[in-house]
Amino acid sequence: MNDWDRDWPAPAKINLFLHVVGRRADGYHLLQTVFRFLDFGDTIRCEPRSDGRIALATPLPGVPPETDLTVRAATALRAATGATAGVTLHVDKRLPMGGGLGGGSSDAATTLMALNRLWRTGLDSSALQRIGLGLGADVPIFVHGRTAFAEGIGERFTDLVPPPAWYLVLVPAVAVPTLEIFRSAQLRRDTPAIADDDWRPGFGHNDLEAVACALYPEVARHLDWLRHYGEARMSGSGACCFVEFAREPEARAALAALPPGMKGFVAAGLDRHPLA
Ligand SMILES: C[C@@](CO)(OP(=O)(O)O)[C@H](O)COP(=O)(O)OP(=O)(O)OC[C@H]1O[C@@H](n2ccc(N)nc2=O)[C@H](O)[C@@H]1O
Ligand SMILES: Nc1ncnc2c1ncn2[C@@H]1O[C@H](COP(=O)(O)OP(=O)(O)O)[C@@H](O)[C@H]1O
Repeated sequence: MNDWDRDWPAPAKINLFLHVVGRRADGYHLLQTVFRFLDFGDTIRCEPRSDGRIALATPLPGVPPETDLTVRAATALRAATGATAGVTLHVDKRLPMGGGLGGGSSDAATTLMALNRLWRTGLDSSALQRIGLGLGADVPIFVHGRTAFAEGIGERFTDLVPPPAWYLVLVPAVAVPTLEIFRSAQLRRDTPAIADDDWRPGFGHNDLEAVACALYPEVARHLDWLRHYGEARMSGSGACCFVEFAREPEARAALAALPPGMKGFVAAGLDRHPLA
């Protein structure tokens, strides 16, 4: 199949733990986290166009097309390389917005990787990661493409391979703006840093969880329900929460027991991005 005809995967990520260990002079928070990809996500199709425009066939509610992270990624790639080709982007959106699953960031990363191949702009992974960081702190991990312990604002990676696992991910019916959580006066910003090789499965907590639960009681309600099955965590700045299972049938049984009014999905943890 021609690369122009294919669907390009943009998987979700979860943060297996997320500690805020400090703050930079510019206000950005210094984090320690483990990013893991899930075999669940959006897909993107790129359609060539001859008029040199970057267009979006699938605008999202409340997001002006020129601010959509896919359009911004295509625009940034052209600016960095001098490419002049046009494209129409089609995004099949399955990931919730403001969900803490990195949906917009993953769409941006996949757009960068897909167009870098389709336009033959020849940038390497670190150049694409630098462009990605300009679009959002979560974009570089998707370009990096391997499960990793991350530091800085989430752009310095040490690869690791956690044991195989399945996740029940709950999607509360609220969108949590990342900025609202990071600017909260209640946020703890002083968790002691660990060494990159000190992480073990199950280690840590999510420092953003308490703030998100206080502002969005639906997040707390979903976490409480998940705690019947194990150590439940929120991903990123929320709203999505997850619990880990060693095997798929247990995860599916828990999903089947979800009460009316709660939504979720089951996904396997991946060690690599499908495009890596
Ligand atoms: C919290 C995390 C954890 O993986 O994920 P999400 O829940 O958003 O998926 C990320 O750090 C989010 O990354 P991303 O969603 O790309 O955030 P950005 O657009 O870069 O930042 C939104 C705003 O949050 C604040 N911000 C973001 C990242 C960071 N390390 N410190 C911050 O203080 C900044 O004020 C910034 O303006
Ligand atoms: N392609 C996109 N997909 C999702 N959100 C987008 C996209 N482009 C821009 N956005 C904006 O980015 C915000 C955060 O999106 P998203 O990455 O899905 O959240 P989170 O990182 O919390 O999971 C959305 O609320 C939306 O306003």
